[in-house]
Amino acid sequence: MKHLYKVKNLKKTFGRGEGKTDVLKGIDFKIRKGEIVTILGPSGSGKSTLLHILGGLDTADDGTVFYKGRDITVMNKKERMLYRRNEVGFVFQFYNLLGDLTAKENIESCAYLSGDPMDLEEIMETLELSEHQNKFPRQLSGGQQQRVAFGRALVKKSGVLLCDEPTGALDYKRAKEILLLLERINRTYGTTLIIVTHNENIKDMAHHVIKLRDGVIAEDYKNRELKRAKDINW
Ligand SMILES: Nc1ncnc2c1ncn2[C@@H]1O[C@H](COP(=O)(O)OP(=O)(O)OP(=O)(O)O)[C@@H](O)[C@H]1O
Repeated sequence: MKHLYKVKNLKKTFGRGEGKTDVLKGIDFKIRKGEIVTILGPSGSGKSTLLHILGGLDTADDGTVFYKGRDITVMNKKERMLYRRNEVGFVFQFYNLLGDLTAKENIESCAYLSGDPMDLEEIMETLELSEHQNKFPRQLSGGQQQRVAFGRALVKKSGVLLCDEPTGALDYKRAKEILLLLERINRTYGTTLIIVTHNENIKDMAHHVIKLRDGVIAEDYKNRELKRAKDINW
């Protein structure tokens, strides 16, 4: 399977009449398995809308989105729910951790979603959470909380991680830690990463860069040489 996603003529409009906004106006692209992809573009250009459709959180008005050869735009609610549950890991800005569960239990509670989850010890180690595993979210730093959120997304062996502004609310040091973590996840597990961001610098560590402008693709290219996450500065 060369391409994980094949998107064709994707369209999405919000509202009607005078309040109508054509957010995606016919978008085409392909994403290969194992790629780090950044989706860039000005505020309001449709980045999050696109990410939500790729993740089965929202539906398209027109066009097709093939994931591993299956068109997710024709799935019914139940099929979409299974697609989200079995295939996609979400890392959005609000970490959605369960306050009454420890770091480890937060991750464990997502493991049951998969018949073949990742080894919990391994994931705690990869995310450098081993020594914090018995702490509750309120006892963790922002960066540690976000690593738990990554753990929740990863433990079910998602084929793809969708990240909406993963460094958005973080200071430089923490944002850098997240970039290192994203790189490690991609290299260790071969996970495809689709990252919506305002941080243009992240594009240098991505295999594939997609830029949206006014609901169409303004640029779509592959980087010949990748920067390592440690060398991304801003
Ligand atoms: N549920 C909704 N109902 C109506 N309009 C919406 C809805 N979701 C998004 N929009 C509109 O669609 C447009 C694109 O929004 P989207 O969040 O996809 O942009 P974005 O590129 O991610 O922006 P930002 O960088 O500011 O997060 C915006 O004009 C937004 O107001």
